[in-house]
Amino acid sequence: MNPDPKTMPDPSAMISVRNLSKLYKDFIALDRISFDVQRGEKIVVLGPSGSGKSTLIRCFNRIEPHDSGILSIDGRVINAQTDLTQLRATVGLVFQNYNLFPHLSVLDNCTLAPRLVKKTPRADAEEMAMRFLRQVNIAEQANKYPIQLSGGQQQRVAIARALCMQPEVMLFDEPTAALDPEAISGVVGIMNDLAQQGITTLCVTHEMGFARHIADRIIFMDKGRILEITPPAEFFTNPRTQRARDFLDQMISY
Ligand SMILES: Nc1ncnc2c1ncn2[C@@H]1O[C@H](COP(=O)(O)OP(=O)(O)OP(=O)(O)O)[C@@H](O)[C@H]1O
Repeated sequence: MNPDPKTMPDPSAMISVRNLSKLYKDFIALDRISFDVQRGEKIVVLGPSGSGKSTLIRCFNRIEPHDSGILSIDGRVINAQTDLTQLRATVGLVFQNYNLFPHLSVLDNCTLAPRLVKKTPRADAEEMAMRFLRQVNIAEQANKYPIQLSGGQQQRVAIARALCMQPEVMLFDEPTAALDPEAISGVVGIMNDLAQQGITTLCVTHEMGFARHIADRIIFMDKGRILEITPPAEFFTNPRTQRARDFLDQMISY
């Protein structure tokens, strides 16, 4: 008998989620979420404030451990036994508040994890870091400390730092929140490059233009559940649910 695709993860998908639930005490933040993402896909997660978007992507590298259901990345099930160092080398997360180490320079922020986790020699780690810092257009700040940078500059360093671990999956929580339009188009370019390299991206955003631009598919969430998974052309012109229509109306009038 074949395994039930409603309960068993798809081993051929880069990300496969089945009935994933997360509780904060008795509050259900994620309620039996299921979806698959193919290698190199760019998924944007949209939804009202408090709908569970950040919680969902935080489950992927176990910053938030899920309570039930199955989450698998590249065919490997993620659970309490998973080696977190290994997992976080595979799954990069760019936080909304950057989370840079304040006592380290930009360059050292980028080289620390490759040197410690992957044992990359310092010179090789620095060469790679400079390459990614150039890609996000911040290489000239390599010797500065985070406090000396603007929010948008720190955001770009956080992206370069995550790329230095050469992850297979990149998670972004509001990557454009602190960026001007020029820098946003830089992030769009980075995400397109990542997709071409086969890196899978999940991105939470409130920026509708950005979402429309980069998403291969939109996941729309409300109250911890997925209401729609659709290509952006369809989601933005003809959403399937009234909740998504109301959400888009609000975003447009705002
Ligand atoms: N550590 C926590 N403890 C208790 N409740 C939490 C915790 N983190 C999140 N929540 C609750 O879980 C729900 C989902 O939060 P989450 O941050 O995932 O939402 P979100 O969709 O990302 O919201 P926003 O768009 O405002 O960032 C919210 O109601 C939030 O208050």
